Amino acid sequence: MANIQVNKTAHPFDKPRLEALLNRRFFYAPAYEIYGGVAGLYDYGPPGSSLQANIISEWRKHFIIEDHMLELDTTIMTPAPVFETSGHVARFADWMVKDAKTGDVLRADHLVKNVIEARLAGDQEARGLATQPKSDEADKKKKKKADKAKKAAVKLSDEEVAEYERILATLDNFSGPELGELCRKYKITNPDTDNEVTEPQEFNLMFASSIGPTGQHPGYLRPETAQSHFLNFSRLLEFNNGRIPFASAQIGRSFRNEISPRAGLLRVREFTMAEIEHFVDPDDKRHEKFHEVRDVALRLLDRDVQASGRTDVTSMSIGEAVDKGIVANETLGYFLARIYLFLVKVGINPDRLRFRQHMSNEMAHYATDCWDAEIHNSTGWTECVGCADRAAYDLTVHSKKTGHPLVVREALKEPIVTEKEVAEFNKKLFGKTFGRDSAAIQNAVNDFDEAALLRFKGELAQGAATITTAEGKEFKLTPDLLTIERKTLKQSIREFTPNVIEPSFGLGRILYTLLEHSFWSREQDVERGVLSLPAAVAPTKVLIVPLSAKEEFAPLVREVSSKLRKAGVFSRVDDSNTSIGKRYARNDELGTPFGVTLDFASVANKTMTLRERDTTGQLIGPIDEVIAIVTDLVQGNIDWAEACKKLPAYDGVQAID
Ligand SMILES: Nc1ncnc2c1ncn2[C@@H]1O[C@H](COP(=O)(O)OP(=O)(O)OP(=O)(O)O)[C@@H](O)[C@H]1O
Repeated sequence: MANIQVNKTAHPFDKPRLEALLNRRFFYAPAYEIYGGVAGLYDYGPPGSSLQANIISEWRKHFIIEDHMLELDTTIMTPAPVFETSGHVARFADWMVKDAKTGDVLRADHLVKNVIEARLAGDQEARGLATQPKSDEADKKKKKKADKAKKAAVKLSDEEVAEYERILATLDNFSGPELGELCRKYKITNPDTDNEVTEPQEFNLMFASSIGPTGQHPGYLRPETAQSHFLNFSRLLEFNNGRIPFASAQIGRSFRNEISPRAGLLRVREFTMAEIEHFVDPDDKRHEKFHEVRDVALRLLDRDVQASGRTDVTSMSIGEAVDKGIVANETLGYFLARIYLFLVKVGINPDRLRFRQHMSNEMAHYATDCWDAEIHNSTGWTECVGCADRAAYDLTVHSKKTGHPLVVREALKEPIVTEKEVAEFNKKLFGKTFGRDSAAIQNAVNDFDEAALLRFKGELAQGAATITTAEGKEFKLTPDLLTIERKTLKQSIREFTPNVIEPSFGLGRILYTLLEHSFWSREQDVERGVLSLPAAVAPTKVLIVPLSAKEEFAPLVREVSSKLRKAGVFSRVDDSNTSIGKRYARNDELGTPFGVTLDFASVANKTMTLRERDTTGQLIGPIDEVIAIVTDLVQGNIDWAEACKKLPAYDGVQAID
């Protein structure tokens, strides 16, 4: 029997069991654990590191290679003026409140969300509508939570329920003072102590540091990789032969001093980001490859739906969303579709993926439109990728601050010929007459629009005209100082600041939600979990399992191992002294998609069996043929159903037990 029907939903998702697996198999663990650990810092162990590296490798192929992006690797430590200019020093902050008695710090929006969600759960309980968790050992935690909810069960009025739901749907849109108002109005206290909380205060999330021994050069650990793309814009543009659109990309560490990180990998203080900055003409945000993704259907939650207090998604093709103006332009749409395709490729369940548009207050200070790819998991919907149109904000502010032009100069196909009034100054006389004020006066004349300049020309023709500089000083000008004449001008270069579309990925959030989406237990073996990771990202692709550790197997194991290595397939040998079934089960926990078994028949006939993780189906064939097929499987050239047509089934039930 090659295929066994797989029922991945036989057991409800069991978070404690997944967490135990991830900890036991060292996917990741709290950093500095034997010193007591630090909230929001995690170390990845061998399978976690490989999984992340494989996700990154897929990301590089899917984005950088596919769209010829220019890759960067820039420094983390950043001089303070960069973030002063970008606005992060003033505005990269969250609102926090303190417990009025204990001083415990809580993030204001999270506090409101948790308390309101608990009240709505209590209401469900009081109305007898709450789902009852099963009472077996693994559900203990859930049961405890449900018992707590039962105790706190208070029936709300229909108006209260509607109001609470409206607040939850629009929570990201509340300012700090408005969150404080909510706490007072709805008597929201610290759930751990029942104490009142203080008024929300802003807390800047950047880690401050100083560069060099004098302490005179303040710096910050970057909270995003983006700024270095902007600062290197001129070099990137030159590298790209002066042409846009193009995109730069960078994978690297970022740091945020989160107020109270309590959600595992979902909210940490140090994390790996993958960011793309796509530079585009502000007057033409079409994308030359948009037609390739036009039909990709996305689940969209736009800002109008949220503003009406709802959270229902609309499924629509990205082509339609752009045509209807729901998504602002083709380039933004192209990236939303590409983000979707990437997430699904690495194993995210598309039914638990939606794109939510930011409400106007929620948007970062630099953004003009923003959509988040949110992935559903045991904590609710979590933003895993932000995709923002940052317009020309960053390039403009850095250019203004440094005096370095961050612009594109484009030769016009057809020169633009215009006629206009132009002022020409007698510079020598100007200097003699006005000294240090000369430049300010000339600037004031140059700032005139066409109509004002014509009026000024008229006054001058009368003998003299008065001008006021930006500083408010008045000066009298006479025709010997300047002439104003109508001239024909030919403009053959267009100079402009590009706009930036930025997809920004948090790899830890993707990795964790992927683990949740991949985890399940077999009907017949609840204790052991399976991680159904796609072969492309699984830490190990093929497990080599010799029937016994006997010497006679060694040459064959070496041969298979070396052939797989040559085919570019990462394998591991498990020759431990335990049953083959157990060895497979252990590797199902690590998400290893395929296994090959070498038994006595292999030694005699040069055959081996091939096992697939999810179905546990087994095939048999000559070693070289199996290697070719497993290589195709790992590379995604064929799927298991196709493999089953190429090799005979192997009734391995007795052999593997
Ligand atoms: N503290 C964090 N821990 C893990 N990943 C994070 C964290 N903050 C941001 N990210 C990741 O970086 C991506 C881009 O960052 P962005 O600034 O858009 O996040 P954000 O809107 O500040 O997130 P949040 O509102 O959840 O704090 C996010 O989509 C997320 O995947």
